[in-house]
Amino acid sequence: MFVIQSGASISRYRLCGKLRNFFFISSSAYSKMVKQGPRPLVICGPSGSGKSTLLKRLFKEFPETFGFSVSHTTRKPRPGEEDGIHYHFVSVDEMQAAIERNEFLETATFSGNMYGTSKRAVQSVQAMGKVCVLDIEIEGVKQIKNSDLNPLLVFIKPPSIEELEKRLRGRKTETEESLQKRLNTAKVEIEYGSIPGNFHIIIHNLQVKKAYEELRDFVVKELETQREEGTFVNLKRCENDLDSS
Ligand SMILES: Nc1ncnc2c1ncn2[C@@H]1O[C@H](COP(=O)(O)OP(=O)(O)OP(=O)(O)O)[C@@H](O)[C@H]1O
Ligand SMILES: Nc1nc2c(ncn2[C@@H]2O[C@H](COP(=O)(O)O)[C@@H](O)[C@H]2O)c(=O)[nH]1
Repeated sequence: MFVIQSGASISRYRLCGKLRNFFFISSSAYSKMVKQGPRPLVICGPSGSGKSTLLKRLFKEFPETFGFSVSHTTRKPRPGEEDGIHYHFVSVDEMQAAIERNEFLETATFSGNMYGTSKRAVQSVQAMGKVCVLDIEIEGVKQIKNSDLNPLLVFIKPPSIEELEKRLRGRKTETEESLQKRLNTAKVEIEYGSIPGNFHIIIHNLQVKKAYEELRDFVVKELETQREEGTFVNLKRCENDLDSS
């Protein structure tokens, strides 16, 4: 979707390329269209269950389809994480001020840090006509379920708590304290995620390749259905070297 804003004029028109036709539409019509764009994709699962690993593959195979909702967090960046790409890294004061300004669709405290999905994070992906991907924990999922986002809800389930611990330790990103907090929360999350109806699909992440294929097939099928119903979805695949990450 192409977006053109005409500066300060009262009636702002946006040029929108939907179904390869161009229409001039008003802001309110544009908002409606954004709502009618592809459904966002919510990925939830205990810390260490493999959400980022699977999403990395999805973004790699479909480089033009998805856009990541960059959350805010008060946790410190890990080595390799970049501000504005992996998260917006903010202080507690900044986060609280943004909450007071009503900037978030949902917020949660996880393992002693605050996290939140801003309205802007989702809108900026949707304005590009892409499927907005939210990687969030269960308290956030509950809030999103009460919004009008209407997302596809995917739960990533680890084989066991023992295997989760092994994977988290192997990642070498957590202190012992943070690791224990994450493992304690994982039990509650697995319980919630396993209740029928809480998610559209539960993916057991035993082998990455199999889990990825299950995720991809579910998402592609859903997006194809949306496309048949008239929603613009670009499902162009990149065939190169998909197993390498
Ligand atoms: N099926 C799997 N088998 C073995 N190791 C895996 C598997 N899936 C992911 N991992 C590894 O487990 C670790 C945790 O995975 P990942 O970082 O993707 O989890 P996450 O759910 O995104 O965690 P967080 O919520 O903390 O960001 C990583 O080191 C990853 O390489
Ligand atoms: N409710 C929300 N949860 C979020 C958000 N961004 C990330 N998360 C979840 O937090 C945990 C920990 O993430 P980590 O990067 O510190 O390992 C994980 O379950 C994420 O899914 C958010 O905006 N809202």
